[in-house]
Amino acid sequence: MFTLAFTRRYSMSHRLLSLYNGPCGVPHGHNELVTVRLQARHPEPLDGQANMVTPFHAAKKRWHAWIDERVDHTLQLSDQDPLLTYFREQEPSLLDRILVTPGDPSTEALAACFMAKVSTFLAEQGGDLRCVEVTIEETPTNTVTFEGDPDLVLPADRFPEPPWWKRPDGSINDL
Ligand SMILES: Nc1nc2c(c(=O)[nH]1)N=C([C@H](O)[C@H](O)COP(=O)(O)OP(=O)(O)OP(=O)(O)O)CN2
Repeated sequence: MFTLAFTRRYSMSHRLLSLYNGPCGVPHGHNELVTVRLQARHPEPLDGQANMVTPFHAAKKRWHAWIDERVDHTLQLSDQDPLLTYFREQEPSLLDRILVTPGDPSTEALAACFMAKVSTFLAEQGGDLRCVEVTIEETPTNTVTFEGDPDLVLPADRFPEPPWWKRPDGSINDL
């Protein structure tokens, strides 16, 4: 079984309300790396010609476009963060650049949302590939890996169905 792994870098900022009295309670930024690991849904032997699961470009193009165009340089907030009220009332033009997670935008929540999102893209591309693991390096010393079903770990009851992470589009929130 082959695994194709693709890594992309993006800048982001967030704050964690659960750590309000510490340094993570104020908005701060990271340059993060996300790696998705993809496998063929129906693995086959190499064909003796191209010898590829699928060309790299075809496998990663849509995902990397979303990371580059929609995730890079976002502010990431909990759906319960009062800063959302500020942006709604004072700077609505920036709402499109705010990625909203159900609860704090921890690296765990982001990894599960990313797993769901990349899976929607792969399904739309025909479903020949599936994502088996998402890894986010938040800092050089902190990394989170997610594998499995994001539905089982993401509390989506405060979001419309389907929430942004389950739609194969550019969305990063449901504001
Ligand atoms: N389980 C989690 N814990 C924490 C998360 C998280 O996403 N999941 N995030 C943070 C903050 O974002 C913080 O900015 C990063 O963590 P921290 O350990 O403070 O990072 P450092 O670079 O300071 O790490 P050191 O190697 O200890 O210097 C906090 N917790």
